[in-house]
Amino acid sequence: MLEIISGSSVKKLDADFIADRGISSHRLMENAAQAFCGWFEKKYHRNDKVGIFCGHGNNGGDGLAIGRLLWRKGYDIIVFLVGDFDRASADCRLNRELLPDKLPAITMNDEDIKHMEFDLNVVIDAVLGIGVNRPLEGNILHMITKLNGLSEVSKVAVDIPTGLPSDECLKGEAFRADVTVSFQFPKFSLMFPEHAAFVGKLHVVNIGIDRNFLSQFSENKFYLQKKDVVDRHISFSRFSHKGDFGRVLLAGGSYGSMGAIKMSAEAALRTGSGLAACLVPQCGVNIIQIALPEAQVLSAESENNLGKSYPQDSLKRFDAIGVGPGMGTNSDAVSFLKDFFTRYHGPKVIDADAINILAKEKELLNELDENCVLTPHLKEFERLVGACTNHKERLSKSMVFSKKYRCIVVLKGAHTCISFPDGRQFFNSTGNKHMATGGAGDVLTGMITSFLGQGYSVENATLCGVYQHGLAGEIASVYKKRGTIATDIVRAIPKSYLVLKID
Ligand SMILES: NC(=O)C1=CN([C@@H]2O[C@H](COP(=O)(O)OP(=O)(O)OC[C@H]3O[C@@H](n4cnc5c(N)ncnc54)[C@H](O)[C@@H]3O)[C@@H](O)[C@H]2O)[C@@H](O)CC1
Ligand SMILES: Nc1ncnc2c1ncn2[C@@H]1O[C@H](COP(=O)(O)OP(=O)(O)O)[C@@H](O)[C@H]1O
Ligand SMILES: [K+]
Repeated sequence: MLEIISGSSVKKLDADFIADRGISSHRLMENAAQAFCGWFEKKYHRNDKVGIFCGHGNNGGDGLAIGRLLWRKGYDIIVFLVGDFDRASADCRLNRELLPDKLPAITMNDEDIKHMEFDLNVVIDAVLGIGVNRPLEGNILHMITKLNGLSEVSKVAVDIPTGLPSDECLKGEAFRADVTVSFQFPKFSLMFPEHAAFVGKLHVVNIGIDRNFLSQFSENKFYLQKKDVVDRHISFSRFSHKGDFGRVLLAGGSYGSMGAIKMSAEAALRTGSGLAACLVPQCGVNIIQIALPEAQVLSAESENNLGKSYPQDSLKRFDAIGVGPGMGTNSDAVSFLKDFFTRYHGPKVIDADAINILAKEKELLNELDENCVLTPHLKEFERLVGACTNHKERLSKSMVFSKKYRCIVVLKGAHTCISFPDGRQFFNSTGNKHMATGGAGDVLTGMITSFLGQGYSVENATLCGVYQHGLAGEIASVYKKRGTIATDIVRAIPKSYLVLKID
């Protein structure tokens, strides 16, 4: 698993790695530059006019090395030096000396920054990296503001956009990248939604520091990638029958919100459940039977919301239950949830209105079973724990919540964060903005519930569910883009298995 390490530990990590491997720091910088160029060559054409803006630290050193390597490969490169090069780091200095004489390198003073017109197709930002220790000001601020104002230019940040602190929320301005190419692991602050406009798309390149080495610096934060989930899947045999694939129940729905539970159940079936049933109020029975003939339907006695009277004895038939989508929060729904918590202690996913009820009826939190999975989006989470001033605070509160109630918290959004009671946090790498559409969360509930029902451990069900849900969203939106809707994500689940090569 790929560790996410704080910026303050990176210096020590680099130093230890260099000592351990007997290589020079220059070699490591060269590896980083080569890894960047490997990515760059796949994206940009040699006709592009590329400006590389370099500072005087090691990020600038990376930029200078990138300039040299791309120039040698025939790219049209201009290097702009921004910063105090009398104080340049040793590797930055060395890479400046290594610049070929014919490669144009222009030192930028404040007047140049004000007046220079840039004729570029691509801007590479290597002014500051994780060494930033104060808000941008002066020369650098003017340069970054000017670069941010350039239109029709592709903007790429090296390691981290200039100005963005690696582990904190941004104060002031930063480079607004279209793509950030981060070295070895994504820096923590690249996971914060506040920084979306600065990070752009995120790409991580390997610079040769192996995972075992990184794990010595573990801070219990991980970036969840394909290789982390593939082996967590259960294989089924040729003789498997539908019982092996699990029976799951999705409980929720209310008058006007029946689609939510239908989508959860359909997602569970598409994820492979042997049997999916819906528990809905009376008004939902016909709807579900018509909309999803593959699902069984259990009905509560009440007309419009789930209530206290429902087929309670049936609960024990199910290997896992997802509760909450479309359920409503009125008194009937509250009494249903209270009763449900006392009766069902198997694997379960608690989502949407079930979370909203927990937020209103805090004493119910004490009824949460160990290892249940809660899947709040940011607003639902804040209803649960109170307002947060920024994402860093939210992440830390989700860890506290997970430890306190011994449950798994799936804090949804871009880079969904999964917190486990033992202190680990996983940040998802799949998904995109086209998943920000009504019902996408209901699909996730169905998927995690399905994996739980198939016999996955709660850890594996959650990690596989979150990763594959994002993957299905990516597949669904390839052509549909912002026209993607939640049922498209459901329909893309089978293809996500093909991508993962799991049958
Ligand atoms: N393992 C890794 O992750 C590697 C990291 N490398 C690169 O090294 C970078 C870190 O290098 P450094 O530690 O030299 O840090 P930077 O390159 O970010 O620059 C630090 C310098 O900028 C100054 N500075 C900080 N904030 C400033 C501000 N707001 N305005 C003006 N000056 C400011 C500091 O006083 C210091 O002199 C990484 O981001 C990455 O690009 C690579 O070279 C190799 C390996
Ligand atoms: N910008 C984004 N990038 C990646 N995933 C996203 C993004 N926006 C939303 N998602 C995912 O889509 C789902 C939305 O869930 P949620 O907000 O509960 O929707 P709903 O309540 O409508 O079902 C979550 O799993 C979330 O992680
Ligand atoms: K940078």
